[in-house]
Amino acid sequence: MNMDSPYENWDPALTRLLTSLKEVQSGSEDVAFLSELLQSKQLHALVHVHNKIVAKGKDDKFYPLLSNAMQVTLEVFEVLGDKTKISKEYEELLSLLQKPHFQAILCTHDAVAQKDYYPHLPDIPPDTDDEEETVKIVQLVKSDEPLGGAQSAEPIVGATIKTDEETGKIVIARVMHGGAADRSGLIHAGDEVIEVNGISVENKTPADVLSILQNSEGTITFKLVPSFGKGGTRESKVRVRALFDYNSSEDPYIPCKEAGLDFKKGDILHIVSQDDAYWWQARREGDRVMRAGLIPSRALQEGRIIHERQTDPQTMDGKPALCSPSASSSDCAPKTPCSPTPTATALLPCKSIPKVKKIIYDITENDDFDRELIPTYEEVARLYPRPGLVRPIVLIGAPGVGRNELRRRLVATDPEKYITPIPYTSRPIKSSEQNGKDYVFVTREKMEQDITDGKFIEHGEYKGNLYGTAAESVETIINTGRVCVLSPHWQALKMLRTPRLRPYIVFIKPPSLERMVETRTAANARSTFDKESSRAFTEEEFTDIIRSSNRINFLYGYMFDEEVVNEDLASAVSQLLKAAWRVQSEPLWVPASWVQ
Ligand SMILES: Nc1ncnc2c1ncn2[C@@H]1O[C@H](COP(=O)(O)OP(=O)(O)OP(=O)(O)O)[C@@H](O)[C@H]1O
Repeated sequence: MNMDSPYENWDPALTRLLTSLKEVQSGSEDVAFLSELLQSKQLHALVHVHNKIVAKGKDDKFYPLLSNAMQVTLEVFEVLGDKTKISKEYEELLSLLQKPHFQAILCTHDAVAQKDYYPHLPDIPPDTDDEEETVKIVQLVKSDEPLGGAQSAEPIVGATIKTDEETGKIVIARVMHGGAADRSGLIHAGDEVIEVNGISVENKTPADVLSILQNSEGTITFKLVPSFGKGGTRESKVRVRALFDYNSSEDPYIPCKEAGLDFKKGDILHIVSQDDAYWWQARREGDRVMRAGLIPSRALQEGRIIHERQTDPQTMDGKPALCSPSASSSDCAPKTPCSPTPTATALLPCKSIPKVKKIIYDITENDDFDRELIPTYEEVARLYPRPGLVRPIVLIGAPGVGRNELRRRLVATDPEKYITPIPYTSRPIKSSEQNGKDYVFVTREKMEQDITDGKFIEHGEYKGNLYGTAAESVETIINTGRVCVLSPHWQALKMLRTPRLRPYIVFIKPPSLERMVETRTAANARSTFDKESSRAFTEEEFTDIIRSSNRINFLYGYMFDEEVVNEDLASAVSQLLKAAWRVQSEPLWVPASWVQ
């Protein structure tokens, strides 16, 4: 190329394209546009970066070590949260990490690591020449992970195999996202395995193939017949909050136990693939492991819960109705799996295993039971803190557990910042009172009408007078940029948990009965069960607090952002202050609809 060329140091491929475009000389607008684009500095810079990545990535070492840098940042936040008072360096790091630009870089890194950039292209129809079969040879380095008697290829190369029901051939059942097979981008679900390390797998069982894999050292060479149209490795972006506990080792239906991902209620899961109707692939948000694991899909889990409710309506704690174990239910096993389907009827032939836990509530308290809710997964997204976004802090708990005491103490730490709305009442004003100070006084008719119109987030009646908190009072506080602190009755939760208010809900839990008696007696606590006289709690009332606390947690636990045990008042308040700090400074998971 001529040294005087304006394209000096430009990408040769782009330069060639530009030169040939000049030869077209059509004068059309499209060609002019394309020519301008090809000469743009930005495009050339991008191509330059791309070439560098490709050059570096040739040795297969250029892949991300983790795909959750943002999560790591949050962990750093947590560690630093306690230490900002100690050193200026900590404070500086914290402010750096909180910068939106820095967080944007980390988010971009994670998106790239999760391959969240592939365009969706239509499947290319196979060139159907029956005589000719395309074969691909793929070499993977065997992972160092212990095999531990595993019955699957998953711990070795990040894929599972099975015998195809129709053809009887060994096929790749599933490629686990982030595993060695997925990172290679060369092995896909449905690919037919012909040879492993030069050994033909014809007439072999998956177990035979696994033993070949287990006995091989170093690299493993697969000869595969590719399946067409199944090569997409794009990860989904969906994050969900798990509303139930899952233990794959107790699940006889999981197609491959070694590939299962265990989680606890409340864990945030990144659903990387929903390709299979019954078994999704997911990673636990915050885990540094790139390889995804199998979890029951929403449909499968709903089917299990419905089936469980039908067979035992009193057990409604969302525990999976697991069926009797079957050795055939495996990706790795040659027989047909006992496929659970999302419909309850299809699950009927299966026998329920004994339940680990059964919670039966007083029938009289079941009146408000949320029967429609099938607790599987709740789609969530991160809500990033920004100026003007102030989330109310809601203290929820059993009556008598200490919500109001904690609210008062939290507000007292900084009355300029934390505000409780002034309640409304229909009772007559006393001469010593000022309207709008302790209460907003309104007529009973007006208050009844407003309650009917849904203008109150909570209300109740005491001695023939109505009391309540108006939604408008909460919104006014939010609009002034201060933190609204509420301690409503737990039945107000559903009205409060809206995209408009976006509350941060803290569940106030009682300590053990023994510790509750000790702490309350020492503090001369007054029973809230007796409005007529001031007296101590009875032992029965303490038991009642624990019982109703379990029930509230059981019914609404999925809505709680955090739990605080109200044992020692000072440490409970300090936990609340930390929570308040997190709410104003950290991106937190909220229902996805709150972010759109
Ligand atoms: N951790 C604690 N240690 C000792 N006493 C406590 C503690 N928490 C609350 N108390 C006392 O227990 C009593 C009841 O607390 P509080 O009024 O806050 O309960 P509540 O949850 O608001 O109940 P209700 O909704 O029925 O009014 C009060 O006398 C309070 O000072």
